[in-house]
Amino acid sequence: MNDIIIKNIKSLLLPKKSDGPLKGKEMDELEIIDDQAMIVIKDDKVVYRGAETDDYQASETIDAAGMIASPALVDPHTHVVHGGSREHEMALKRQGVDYLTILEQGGGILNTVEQTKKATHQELFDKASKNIIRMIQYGVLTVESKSGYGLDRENELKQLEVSREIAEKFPLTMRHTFLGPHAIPKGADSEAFLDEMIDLLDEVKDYADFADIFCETGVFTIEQSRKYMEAANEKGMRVKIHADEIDPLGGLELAIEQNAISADHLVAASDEGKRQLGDSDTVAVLLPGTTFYLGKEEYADARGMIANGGAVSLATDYNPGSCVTDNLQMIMAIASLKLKMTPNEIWNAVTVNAAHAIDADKGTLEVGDDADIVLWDAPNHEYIPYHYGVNHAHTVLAKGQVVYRQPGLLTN
Ligand SMILES: N=CN[C@@H](CCC(=O)O)C(=O)O
Ligand SMILES: [Zn+2]
Repeated sequence: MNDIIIKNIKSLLLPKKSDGPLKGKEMDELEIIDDQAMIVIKDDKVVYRGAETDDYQASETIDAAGMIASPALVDPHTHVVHGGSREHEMALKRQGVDYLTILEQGGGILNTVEQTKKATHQELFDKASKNIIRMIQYGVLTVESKSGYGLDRENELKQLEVSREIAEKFPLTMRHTFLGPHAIPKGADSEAFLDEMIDLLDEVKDYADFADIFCETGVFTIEQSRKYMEAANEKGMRVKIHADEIDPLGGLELAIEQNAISADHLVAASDEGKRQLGDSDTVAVLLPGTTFYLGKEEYADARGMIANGGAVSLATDYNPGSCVTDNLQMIMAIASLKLKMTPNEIWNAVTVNAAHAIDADKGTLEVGDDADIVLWDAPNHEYIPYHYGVNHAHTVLAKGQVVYRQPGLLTN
């Protein structure tokens, strides 16, 4: 006897499981079982998925009523744990004051650092919980969460501890990233501060899966980023990098040189970096919601990266300053409109490739996989990036348990 059968699925999306991320042309391949598909779940795992058959019995049956089904989504880049908000910067940005100028003047990330330092563990947990609940409702069951608004031992660890508590209390899988070198604290010497963050790596290794750095003009240089990544690699931590977001510094090439699990942003990545991406297993995590929110014209060159045989993923980058959305479905729409990615590429980018970007065995629905499944109230998989700005997730199952079902209208 099995636990659950989900039957009457109109289209079942099956991203390909493989040892590494899907690269280049492979990103446009997506197996879809059309008409009368079903999924059988036992003990949290998928035991069958494919055409409907009478071979299985279960204590509970869910009628998908012609909805589409996919693995739950994976958001591989967020700053979900932080204090406060920065809506006052929105008007400044519209007046033409740019992101790095606000940071240079002590605002931006440094403003959130002040608010995060003031917040208690409980306040940070309560605030992040609201976003996490929304992410789950929107079909996301694996989330990466970065520190980086503490910039000192106590407050970086506080953020990572909150992130770990979220993983315990909510039905989702988390990956935790130490982003100590996210900005230079007011009045600090950047080299001395970087050394302090490097010294912290031994301790944060027990709290974090990855070490990340913001490599950008006025923040950390390529040389400083290399020093940090080399130190993290030596200590056995996989590295990530916020690279080439605004200025073309060669962050993508550095990520590949340091065998980074992902290089994130990449709006200004060089042609040479994009060429090298195709020969590497580093995943390009693109964050088009950030380009959209910062009001920039130039988006990351997803087409060029895929044409060079690279692996591309997508994330919200949810944070209080440069991308204030926790809706990954919205990012799927922006990826279609601005990155010109195909629907198949987009689905692979928010499932299997996103999982590879954070070393999570998620984003596929093979026999033996965790039964993290979303039923989408949509006629086909192309519909979700097309009808943008709303939630299409109807039912979300985390390890075989229904954790969300879209409510109807309340009427008498
Ligand atoms: N660019 C650096 N860090 C974040 C933004 C942080 C903030 O503005 O608070 C990002 O990924 O976009
Ligand atoms: Zn970020």
